[in-house]
Amino acid sequence: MIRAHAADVVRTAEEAVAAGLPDGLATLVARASAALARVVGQELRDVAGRVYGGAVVLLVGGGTNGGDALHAGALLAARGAAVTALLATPSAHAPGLAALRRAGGRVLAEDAAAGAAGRAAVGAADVVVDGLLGTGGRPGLRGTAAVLAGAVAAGGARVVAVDVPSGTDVGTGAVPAGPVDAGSAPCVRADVTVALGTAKPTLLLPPASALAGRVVVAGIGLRPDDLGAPAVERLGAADVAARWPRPTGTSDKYSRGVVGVVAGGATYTGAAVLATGAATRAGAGMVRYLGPARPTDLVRARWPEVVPGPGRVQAWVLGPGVDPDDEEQGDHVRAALAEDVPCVVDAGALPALVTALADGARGDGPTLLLPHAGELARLLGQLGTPCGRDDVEARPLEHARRAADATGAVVLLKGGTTLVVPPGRAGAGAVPVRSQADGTPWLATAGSGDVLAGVVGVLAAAGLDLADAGALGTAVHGLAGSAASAGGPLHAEAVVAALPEVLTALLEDVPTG
Ligand SMILES: NC(=O)C1=CN([C@@H]2O[C@H](COP(=O)(O)OP(=O)(O)OC[C@H]3O[C@@H](n4cnc5c(N)ncnc54)[C@H](O)[C@@H]3O)[C@@H](O)[C@H]2O)[C@@H](O)CC1
Ligand SMILES: Nc1ncnc2c1ncn2[C@@H]1O[C@H](COP(=O)(O)OP(=O)(O)O)[C@@H](O)[C@H]1O
Ligand SMILES: [K+]
Repeated sequence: MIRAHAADVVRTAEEAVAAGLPDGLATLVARASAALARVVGQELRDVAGRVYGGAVVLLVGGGTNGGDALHAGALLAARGAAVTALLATPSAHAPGLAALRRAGGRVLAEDAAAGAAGRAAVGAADVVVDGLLGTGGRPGLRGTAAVLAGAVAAGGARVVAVDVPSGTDVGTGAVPAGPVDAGSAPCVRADVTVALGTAKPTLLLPPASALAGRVVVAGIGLRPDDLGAPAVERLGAADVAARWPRPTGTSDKYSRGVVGVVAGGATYTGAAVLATGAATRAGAGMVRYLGPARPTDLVRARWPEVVPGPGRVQAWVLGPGVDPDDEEQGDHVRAALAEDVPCVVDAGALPALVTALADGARGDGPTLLLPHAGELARLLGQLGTPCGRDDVEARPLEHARRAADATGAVVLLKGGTTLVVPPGRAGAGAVPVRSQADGTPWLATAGSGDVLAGVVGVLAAAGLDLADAGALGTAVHGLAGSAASAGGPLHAEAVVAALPEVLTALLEDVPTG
């Protein structure tokens, strides 16, 4: 599990710990820079074969983030690395500068750093340490910082970011607009980010999360009680396994959960086969399918265990491959939405959900929406706050939250990184935003979302909170996609086929709760 806390929460937690330390914040900076130096040392060994003689360039802003970089540079210089600090501001963290100079490191003041000497140093670096901005940074690099980030983007060095990739919006994960070239860049792209104390939201939230690289969380002694609930979290395999529902000796198919699926139609028959197949392969107690004769016949031929026709269910999956103009399927969707059971609403059923909410025709159960960026933009338009797909992709959390707040539903926004956003603000007792990135870009293929809907439906029918159902389903869908791909193309049916083995491997060796 990676947990991310907002900058102000982290600052308060740092101050609380520092108040009990003789050297206060300086001790936390020392812990942070020691952890940073360890990671940079590993990267140096990887790139240059050893630390001694390796070329390290520090990009240093005016705050404590730059101080962390300078102190880490001092530790590496003491181990024989050739360390050069490039200052992006007229002044930098004084104790850090003194430590680096004492250890034999070189310091280039802002003018030299921004010119040929700085470019040459970046060009010769094995590893660049980004200490331009941390949690005190405003998004968007300017001036010398932007020039240095541009030189790094044009070069070939391994980049280790201190705490966050500088220039990204720490709280929202937004990435400032601007050209990235040798002359300038609005933010840094890192290969590794060393998060100090806890991760920050920008490391888990798209689009900035793509600039963080591998995230290493380094403990600096912050207390969990001071940090409280995270703003964003990412479940790991063990977290998914621990929460995945398992049958017991007294389970039967009904107690495990019956999933009802309204998917496909006379034209789009594949979605019906994929969604019901995913639900059976992900371990539903039973799957019911509602639809016209043709997809019903195809589903029965492919999955004999699926039960056609109406009946009681513990959760509905509505909308994969459903044409919003299909009257027969529209009737099934509306009737299902009116029931007091959890509904997982995808694709063609999203407009019907908005209508049902406006008409007071949604039953009492909780609702989970599964839009991709284009569908979320259309949904927000229907809810009276129109926007484009580009707006959703630039600020996905903001838009998913807007839809969650307007509908009262949990919103699962699909993409390379999928966000699961519950309605209401984060706070005591609130479920954090979840961010999962377990899949492969090969999952961007037709029918892949139909498989996700089936998997999530199983968890909803088993009685999981829908925010958990969304995150767990996304994680397993991603893992099954990776297994089906093995680095090459996949088709949606192969993701269905991979589900049982992926789940078996995941659930192995994890004690039942
Ligand atoms: N406070 C603590 O106890 C600890 C802090 N740590 C480090 O300290 C960082 C936070 O340090 P600071 O609060 O000094 O913040 P930063 O290091 O992010 O720097 C903020 C400074 O940069 C300026 N600035 C902000 N946005 C800018 C922009 N877009 N362009 C140019 N200048 C800009 C601000 O005016 C301010 O002077 C953390 O990210 C972490 O790296 C760690 O050492 C752990 C302990
Ligand atoms: N670049 C990507 N990397 C990883 N997963 C992706 C990527 N793009 C899309 N996906 C995943 O693939 C699925 C696509 O779903 P969707 O867009 O609904 O497709 P369809 O409607 O064709 O089934 C989602 O689960 C999404 O998260
Ligand atoms: K940084």
